[in-house]
Amino acid sequence: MTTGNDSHTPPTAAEPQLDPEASVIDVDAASANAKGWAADEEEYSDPFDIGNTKNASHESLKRWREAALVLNASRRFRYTLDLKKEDEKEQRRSMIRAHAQVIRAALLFKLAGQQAIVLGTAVTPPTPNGDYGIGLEELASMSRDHNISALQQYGGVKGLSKMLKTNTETGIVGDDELPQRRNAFGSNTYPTKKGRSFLRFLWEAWQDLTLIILIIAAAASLALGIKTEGLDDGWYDGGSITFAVLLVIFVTATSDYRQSLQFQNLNEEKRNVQVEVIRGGRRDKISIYNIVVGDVIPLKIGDQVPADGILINGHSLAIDESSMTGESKIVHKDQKSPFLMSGCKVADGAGTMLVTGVGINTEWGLLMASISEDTGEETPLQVRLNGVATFIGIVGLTVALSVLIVLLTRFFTGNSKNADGSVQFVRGKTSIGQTVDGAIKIITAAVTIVVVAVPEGLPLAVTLTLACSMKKMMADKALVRRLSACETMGSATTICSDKTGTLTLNQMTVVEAYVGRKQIDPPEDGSQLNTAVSSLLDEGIAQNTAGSVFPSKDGAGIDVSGSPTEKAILHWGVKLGMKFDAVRSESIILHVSPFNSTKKRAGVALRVQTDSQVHLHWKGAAEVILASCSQYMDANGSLQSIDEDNKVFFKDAIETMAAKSLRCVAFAYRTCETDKVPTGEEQLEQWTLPEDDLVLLAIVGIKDPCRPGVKDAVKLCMDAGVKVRMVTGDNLQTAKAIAMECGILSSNADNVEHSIIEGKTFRELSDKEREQVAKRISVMGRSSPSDKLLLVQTLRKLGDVVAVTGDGTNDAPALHEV
Ligand SMILES: Nc1ncnc2c1ncn2[C@@H]1O[C@H](COP(=O)(O)OP(=O)(O)OP(=O)(O)O)[C@@H](O)[C@H]1O
Ligand SMILES: [Ca+2]
Repeated sequence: MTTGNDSHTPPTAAEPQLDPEASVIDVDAASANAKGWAADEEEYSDPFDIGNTKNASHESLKRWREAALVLNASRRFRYTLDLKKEDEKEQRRSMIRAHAQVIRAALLFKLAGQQAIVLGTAVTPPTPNGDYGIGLEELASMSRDHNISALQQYGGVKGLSKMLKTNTETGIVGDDELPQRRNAFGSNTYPTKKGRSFLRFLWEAWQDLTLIILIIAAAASLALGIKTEGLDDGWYDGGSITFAVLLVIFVTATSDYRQSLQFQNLNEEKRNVQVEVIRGGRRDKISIYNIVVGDVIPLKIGDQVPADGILINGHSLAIDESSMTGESKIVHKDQKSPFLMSGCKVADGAGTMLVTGVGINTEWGLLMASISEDTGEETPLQVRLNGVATFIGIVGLTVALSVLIVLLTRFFTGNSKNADGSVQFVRGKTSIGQTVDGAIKIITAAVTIVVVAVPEGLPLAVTLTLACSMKKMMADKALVRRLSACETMGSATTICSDKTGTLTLNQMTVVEAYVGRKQIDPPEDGSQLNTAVSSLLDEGIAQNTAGSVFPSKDGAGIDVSGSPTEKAILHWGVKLGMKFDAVRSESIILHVSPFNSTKKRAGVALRVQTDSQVHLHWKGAAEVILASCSQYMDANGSLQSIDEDNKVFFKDAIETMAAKSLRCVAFAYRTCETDKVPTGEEQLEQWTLPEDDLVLLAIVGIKDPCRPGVKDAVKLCMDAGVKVRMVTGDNLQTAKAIAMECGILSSNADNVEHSIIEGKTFRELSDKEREQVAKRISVMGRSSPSDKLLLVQTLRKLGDVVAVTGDGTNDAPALHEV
């Protein structure tokens, strides 16, 4: 047996990056929420302290590690090896990056050479590729090099879309063309590395110190048994040990193998995300694998860029390219830097892109194809138990050896006697046969000690138990990407849950509406509105949205896309009588300020055909919008100022709706003199839309029912001593009402001070106060993503093991922290 030096990095290489005590946790909450791409490999696989017993466990782990390092590094410490694998991944990534740079340099070199030869003919017309005006290699090299001048040569996005026979507005028309595109430019898949075979697992399973000891013991036992008792009876002992060893090897290998298969499936599922695509003017959800070159894809905050592409248009679009470039830098994308790389994440804003590269032709595809996702890491518990097993094995071996030496010495020095008192061994007198028999008896005793002492079943039992619990959790629709998560989750003392989509169904409908001071009942009754109001409202709903309304596939009804909140609002608009396409064609969008969780509002500036002035529409969290309003438009279409009295009225209206657990969204608008609007495209892009002096149009209350069973789940957690806290972006009153509904707050009585807090209040506390308050918080409302993070950090500082659930966009920072 080797000491495994070759298979273990010297600690110095792996340690500075990750705390050796850190376990790697990664739970994608309920799989319903698990947006595969959002929960991507790099995102959440962060170190996680188990409790705060830093030094003690650090020391003990170190000891085990040292012991195991000498004994059997390859199997015992696959866990530590995993750190090395992270390293390898990073190395491979930088290798690919370097590769791309080299190719790029070579290409530039070549191009320079060509240009030197044919001076003046810099424009190399693209070579047609089948039906398309441009070839795969040209597209790929343009994306790879972010070659903006090439893009200009091809006529920008518009020219490129013509070459690719697509439309930047409506996308590809007709499905019959898709195979042809796949032929010409490839499909958005990449070959994944094959998992290890069963034989490989078998081979690994026997390379275990305890098992090796047992195998030797079995051989010795067999030999001794046959020697003393003959072939017929002598094999029993050795045979049964062999059987046990084979059984352990087989069961370990099978369990590991099945786990790896399961993980492969899960990974497959995780990668197969549904993305929105615009085809034939409709927005469809398709599998990421079905994206082809020429597709037009809408992007919004939180999405992962599904393929390489070029920006068609975007508003404050910012991309986090850290997964590709390694630097954590948010890059703004506009017409000057329009190249989007597959695998990066949209950090802010919204936009649409034209796909120019898919699958293996993208850097991401190369990367994914070169990394095999190996999941054979061991959990901290396994590592420790394996350590214990090895340790006990060593002790057993030592004891057996000492016994052997002592007994043999006694035997040969004539100190051991038979039952009748006669000395067993007398030099010169005892025959050779008797001597051998005597020695064999002693050796057999030693072997027995070894067999009894080696706890070969211990690590196996742990593996099986964990595999079992994982299976159970899968049945409960919880996707556990790392086995160690089961364990760490077990020690969680508090859960910070978001509201929307986790505690509630995320199926929203507008159930109450105020236009001016008038409550519209039922909320979809448009006849109660004056045309002036309703046309402004329609304009606001149709243009100030990240969603879209389009005819459904069968042509009979309509389909609505967008976030659940957007969908609810658009549905409401349609029921009020809004004609989406007609309204949208009446005005031109000058600038958009997309919704995000920090601002909690979205705005748009419109040039309207029928008005010389520019219209600005805002919609967002009701009290935020209300605070910037100075007037309101009543249901008859006349403007009224918002005095104290009116302010109280609107605040009351919001509070009443919120108390009924409704999410409140307000709509407001104002006009803006044309000369105040920036002219140049660039200046427009930089424009901060004015948001004072608004005219309130409407306030709606959106219902999002609690998930059935949430109350029981919360109770279960509470009974198990796990504190559940709700951290939401929604209004405090709404949050409180939902918290009551699902049992996080039991009654008004137990609302101790600070158990309900607003994100802003929490943010503004001093560190010390925050620590005092944090433990008491049950509901945090109107929180920004950074508030969620702050709470998690504070709780962890106080020694809690925190689990965070969320749907990924505004919860990402907090999730990341865990
Ligand atoms: N598309 C939208 N346009 C305008 N306002 C919105 C939009 N979506 C949500 N809002 C407003 O922003 C508020 C909070 O949104 P935020 O994204 O921070 O929370 P969430 O993720 O929906 O909730 P949770 O944090 O519980 O998951 C909502 O209460 C609503 O008033
Ligand atoms: Ca959320």
